Amino acid sequence: METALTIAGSDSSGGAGIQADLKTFSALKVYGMSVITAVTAQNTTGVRSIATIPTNIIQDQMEAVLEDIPVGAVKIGMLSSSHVIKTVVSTLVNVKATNIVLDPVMVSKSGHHLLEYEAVQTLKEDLIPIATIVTPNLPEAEAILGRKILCEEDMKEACQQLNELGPKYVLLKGGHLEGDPVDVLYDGTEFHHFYQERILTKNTHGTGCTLSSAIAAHLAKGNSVVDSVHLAKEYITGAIQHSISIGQGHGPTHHFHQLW
Ligand SMILES: Nc1ncnc2c1ncn2[C@@H]1O[C@H](COP(=O)(O)OP(=O)(O)O)[C@@H](O)[C@H]1O
Ligand SMILES: Cc1ncc(COP(=O)(O)O)c(N)n1
Repeated sequence: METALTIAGSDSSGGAGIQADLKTFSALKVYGMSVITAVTAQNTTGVRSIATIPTNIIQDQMEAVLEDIPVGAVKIGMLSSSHVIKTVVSTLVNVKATNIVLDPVMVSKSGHHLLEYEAVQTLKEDLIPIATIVTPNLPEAEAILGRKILCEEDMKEACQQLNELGPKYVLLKGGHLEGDPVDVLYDGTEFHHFYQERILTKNTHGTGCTLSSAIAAHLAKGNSVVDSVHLAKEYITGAIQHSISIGQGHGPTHHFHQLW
């Protein structure tokens, strides 16, 4: 059985974070496991409060899983602080984890900060270099690089600058630009562009979480990074197309893959 581990925050409304990741793993028939880094009280309209889990408990959760069960891929989402990032990095390096998909979560769709501002430097120096693939959206890439990204040409340059930080692949997501979204994948030499007609919906809560965990699930099944991104794009597109209109704000993506 293929396995994947998510290291991320809990979203009480089930649309993003750990809950989106586990639903994605299940829909793609991969056995899912989780390390919870923070508990958020949130719904489709916003985040009310956040409790970060103590780092010794985060480390214990990681070691409990990694010392016992072979992990095919690791997806990393919300990490809250510099201390949490350092704990996660040292534990992953100790066990020589591979297939690391890093979604550098910073701000929720509803505008709430999920990562301390000062932690961006630690993310850049310690975590991005060990990632197999890092999947920032445009505001996250702008925060990491300290520059504006306004068009597809800027996206290609940003991919090159992010690649210099050390990850094997960069997938820069273009959902936040106007018009049809384009995502750009860069492996240090070649670019792949993923064009997709914009689906007209406000239900985009958890799209980044869903995409990164779908990439992890496909890596766990033994696919190459490029194939995993292709397959994950198919999955997220279906999940947005069939997204669920619940709640007053941004509704969640749909994970009952076999029902689409
Ligand atoms: N309205 C949409 N229609 C089709 N694809 C979308 C839409 N919004 C986002 N996507 C895709 O969903 C993924 C995550 O999107 P994005 O909004 O850029 O990141 P995040 O959720 O991290 O903010 C990307 O592959 C993006 O192209
Ligand atoms: C626990 C947690 N992790 C990640 C996100 C980002 O998802 P989104 O950008 O769709 O708000 C979130 N809202 N909550």
